[in-house]
Amino acid sequence: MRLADQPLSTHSRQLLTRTEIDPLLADLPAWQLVEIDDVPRLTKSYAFSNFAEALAFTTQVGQLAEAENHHPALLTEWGKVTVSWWTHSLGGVQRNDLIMASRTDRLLETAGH
Ligand SMILES: C[C@H](O)[C@H](O)[C@H]1CNC2=NC(N)=NC(=O)C2=N1
Repeated sequence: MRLADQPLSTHSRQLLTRTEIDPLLADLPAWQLVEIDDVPRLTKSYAFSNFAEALAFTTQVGQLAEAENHHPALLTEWGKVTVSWWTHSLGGVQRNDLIMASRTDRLLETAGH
């Protein structure tokens, strides 16, 4: 089953290692595992035609986050949104972050991108 279709887990919240994450990134095109201030995060930049479209996508991702009470870092620029998922309370990436990354991709598929 695709990551996006899986429910977030409220239990079994454990950090994944790079070795565990790497194969799962096959389902997440252009998502990268990056480390900032010693905290691993999943990051991807999306391209848009202008600022308004970038801002609209930012809001959609924000609504997804509020619905699941799991929140990304969002950087909105002209024609570009950078989304980063990780779990603050654990200090790294768990399966839920991969699911949210996949759902972020799916927002644009349904919009016809
Ligand atoms: C109380 C509430 O569950 C926490 O503050 C949530 C909110 N959203 C969150 N989002 C993310 N990405 N990581 C968290 O640890 C987190 N914690």
